[in-house]
Amino acid sequence: MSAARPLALPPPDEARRQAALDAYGVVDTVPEQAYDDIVRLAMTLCDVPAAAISLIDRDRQWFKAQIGLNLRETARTDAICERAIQQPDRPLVIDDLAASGVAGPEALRIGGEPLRFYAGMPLLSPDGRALGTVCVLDNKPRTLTAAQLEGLEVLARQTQHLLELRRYAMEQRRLLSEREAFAQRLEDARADLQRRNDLLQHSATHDALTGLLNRAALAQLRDNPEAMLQLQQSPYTLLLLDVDHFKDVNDRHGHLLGDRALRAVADAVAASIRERDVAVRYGGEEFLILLPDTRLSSAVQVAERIRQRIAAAPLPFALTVSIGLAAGEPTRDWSEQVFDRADQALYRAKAGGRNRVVVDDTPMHG
Ligand SMILES: Nc1nc2c(ncn2[C@@H]2O[C@H](COP(=O)(O)OP(=O)(O)OP(=O)(O)O)[C@@H](O)[C@H]2O)c(=O)[nH]1
Repeated sequence: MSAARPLALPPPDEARRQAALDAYGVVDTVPEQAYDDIVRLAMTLCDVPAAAISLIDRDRQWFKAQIGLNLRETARTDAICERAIQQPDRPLVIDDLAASGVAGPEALRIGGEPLRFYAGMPLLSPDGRALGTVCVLDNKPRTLTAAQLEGLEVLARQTQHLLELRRYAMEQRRLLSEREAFAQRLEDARADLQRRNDLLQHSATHDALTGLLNRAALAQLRDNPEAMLQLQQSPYTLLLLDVDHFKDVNDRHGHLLGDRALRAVADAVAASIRERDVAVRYGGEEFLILLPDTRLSSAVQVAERIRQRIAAAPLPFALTVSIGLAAGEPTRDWSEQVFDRADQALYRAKAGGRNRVVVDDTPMHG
């Protein structure tokens, strides 16, 4: 008996047969009760000491389930099941291997003895590709009855159902994960769009140089009655800040340092106000700061803090600002009147020598 002698040539169209087997993803999986049960039934039905579900995988036969055998797999060249799958439409039955001159795998033993009897019922994919067999084996010659052969055929069909169920479950899992991946991509795209939208919204309402709100944001705020009501619920103060001699800064030190000076002003403002205060770069070197729920006395302290912070800013030249303040009352419209009064105070700060905070002192009526 030569173990290396092929029992039969691989079936024609082997690549498709192998692909059909691969589609089940069953080779090299762990033992499963359902397949073990089929093998046990085959053994009982045929009254033999060994049975297996054998799958022909590339250059080997691998047992998905087996009882009574000493191996989990054999070389394909040794597999009698290889011969069985050459005739997929009927079982291969060899009552006595010794008498028929067919050699089984040499290392395969049943109860310590070599194989003598073999009956294998081919397992087929739905398109007729032979995947392997449900087979029964013995170390003695024997003959199966027609009923036993019929039973073996039923068990092969049940095994095919199990394999189909497995493939269906795999397909469902694949579809599910595809759906999840698609949903994830959709969510990513939505989040990306939201991010871009936020960015767009941010750049539309913020000054690129200083990061403070811009004039468009101020216009949006003034057009939003709810937000305005919120800001004007209690006494508030409006500050107008203008950098002193900024034209000179630009002329002497250049625009780049001029920009740096504007950023230093914005930083000083941002560092001096609360979260709910509103700071706007109103013009080139003009800033508007609205302090809700803040009376003049406290607002003056804020303005002083800003002025001093700017004077102490780490710049290669001295930078000062002038600030005008005006108080707003909840009952009155802030926009024009308060703005004008803050502007007049700012004018007086400039006229008074700059680098100072001036409070509007016009009487509040009319
Ligand atoms: N570097 C820089 N300069 C700006 C920017 N926006 C406006 N400016 C400059 O700011 C200067 C403002 O000058 P003016 O309005 O004459 O006022 P000023 O020189 O600050 O004088 P006073 O306000 O009277 O103290 C102009 O030279 C503008 O070119 C900016 O974004 N960057």
